[in-house]
Amino acid sequence: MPLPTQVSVKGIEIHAVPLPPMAPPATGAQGPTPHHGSTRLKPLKSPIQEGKLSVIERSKQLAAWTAVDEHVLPEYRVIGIGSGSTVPYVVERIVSQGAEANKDRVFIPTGFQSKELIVSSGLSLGDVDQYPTIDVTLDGADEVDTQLNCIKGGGACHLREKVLAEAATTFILVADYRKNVEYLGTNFKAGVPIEVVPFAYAKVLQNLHQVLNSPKATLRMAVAKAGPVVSDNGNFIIDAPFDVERMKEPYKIMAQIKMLTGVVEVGLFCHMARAAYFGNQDGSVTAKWNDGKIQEIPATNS
Ligand SMILES: O=C[C@H](O)[C@H](O)[C@H](O)COP(=O)(O)O
Repeated sequence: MPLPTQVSVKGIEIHAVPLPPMAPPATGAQGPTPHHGSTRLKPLKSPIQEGKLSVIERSKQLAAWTAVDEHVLPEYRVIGIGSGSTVPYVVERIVSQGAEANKDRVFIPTGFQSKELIVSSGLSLGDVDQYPTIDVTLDGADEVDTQLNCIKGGGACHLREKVLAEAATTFILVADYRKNVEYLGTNFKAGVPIEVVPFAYAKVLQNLHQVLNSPKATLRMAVAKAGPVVSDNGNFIIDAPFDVERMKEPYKIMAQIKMLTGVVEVGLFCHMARAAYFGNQDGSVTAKWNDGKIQEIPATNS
């Protein structure tokens, strides 16, 4: 079935537009060979330069589009789609690769939001139990440190997100400039999201307070519903802040939390991402790689 050329996802108009080949990316990039085929897209200036998006939204879009251009290669067939407000731009750019590029692909969601996004974009939906090996997963993050460790789960999706990150041959993060930090917890103060089975939440909270020294750990409460946030898996979410010194060793904290009985998954992703793309306020994109290389991709006016 041909893909629609224009759809609306979460209020964002998505257009499939054939465009001329894009200029080669800045040097120093690693990873898969970038896609320079006929479906390669020119960076669109329309929504950004026409002032339709705020600076933050523009930054998210830039990060997402650049990451898709670099990592969603024509030969890829199984693609993981993450959660959050940056991911619609990932899907937007994938759709823009055209119906031919997407006709034999299957897209694996990390939760309800990305499932809806995939379906409403006319893309084929699969699940990780059918496709336990994924070519590339692209996902947002709440914060990313210099080692590409990140906090995820601000939207309570981190359990499925971690499964899809592990299943992926290449795991890529996309975010705006506010998420690009030296140490986790710099700007994202809510704490480490922790998914717990409901009947164990009080004991996990007590252990976080008394054993792991996170006295402000709290059960996440819903906004438009009485009671706690319930994840797509039927579990509760605890947010546990830790001081900056302890956040300098995220793997250690992650392991300690995960050992608490009743914890299903921890929203700290350590040593998982191959690269993280950050859209900047000036229209440039910073790409950080897991070998420590940093690539500055200038803004384009073309
Ligand atoms: O649970 C939610 C996910 O981990 C999101 O990817 C994360 O919260 C970042 O979302 P956003 O791109 O909206 O900041």
